[in-house]
Amino acid sequence: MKPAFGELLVVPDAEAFAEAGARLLADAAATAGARCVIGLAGGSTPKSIYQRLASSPYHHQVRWNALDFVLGDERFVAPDDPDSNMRMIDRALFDHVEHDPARVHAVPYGGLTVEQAADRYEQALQALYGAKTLSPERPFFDLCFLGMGDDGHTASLLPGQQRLLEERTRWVLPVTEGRPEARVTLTYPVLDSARLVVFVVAGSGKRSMLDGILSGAETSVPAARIRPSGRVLWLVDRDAAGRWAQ
Ligand SMILES: O=C1O[C@H](COP(=O)(O)O)[C@@H](O)[C@H](O)[C@H]1O
Repeated sequence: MKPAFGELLVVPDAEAFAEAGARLLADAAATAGARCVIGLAGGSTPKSIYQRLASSPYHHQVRWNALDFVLGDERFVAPDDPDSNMRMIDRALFDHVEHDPARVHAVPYGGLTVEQAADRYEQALQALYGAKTLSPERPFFDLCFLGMGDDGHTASLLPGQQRLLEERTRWVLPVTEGRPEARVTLTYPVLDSARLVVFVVAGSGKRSMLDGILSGAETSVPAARIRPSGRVLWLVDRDAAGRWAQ
């Protein structure tokens, strides 16, 4: 079966999932030019990939200092809050590899409103890109990992939030409805500016939504609306894949 969009890679178990994700990052880093920007997903699914990257051979094989890392979304909570996406990524990966902290672009927090944090983060990403307008010939991301919630959200683009889903100018927006805590998310224009988007999807709880998106029956949820200038790859474990594992 062929997915409605993108390519599908189904892996048999958790170990193969982590290895495949780590390999994709290592390959993107090895083949990129002087500048390489990696988008990082939060939540729980990519944690095993980050942990794999922090171990042999990736922890010394990847030129961590030469890469820029951009968080796709963040819960607007203190950096040491268990819900912080950056905290999860630090503990799984950056606490264990030699990297340049200035190249890990996290959503600012202290002393800011969520609107100010989104503005500052957007300015930081535009400075990294070197322009305020994205050019189709020069994608922002070399590789962008995205998660998918069982409701079809991706990053913090939430179902039914038209203001977020229809944004075409801003790169970053505050999210003040739909979740108990405020959030900051990248928008479609910047998420779609990618050579490769890798959706990481695992577990039987995601099966029904994933099936809807891959079959083309589900077109309106946020994850189904990602259309990067480059490729989309669905990295999926057998539990999430269901009938797509055949
Ligand atoms: O809230 C979020 O959810 C999605 C999916 O998370 P998961 O725990 O189901 O993998 C995640 O991609 C996003 O970064 C996060 O803020």
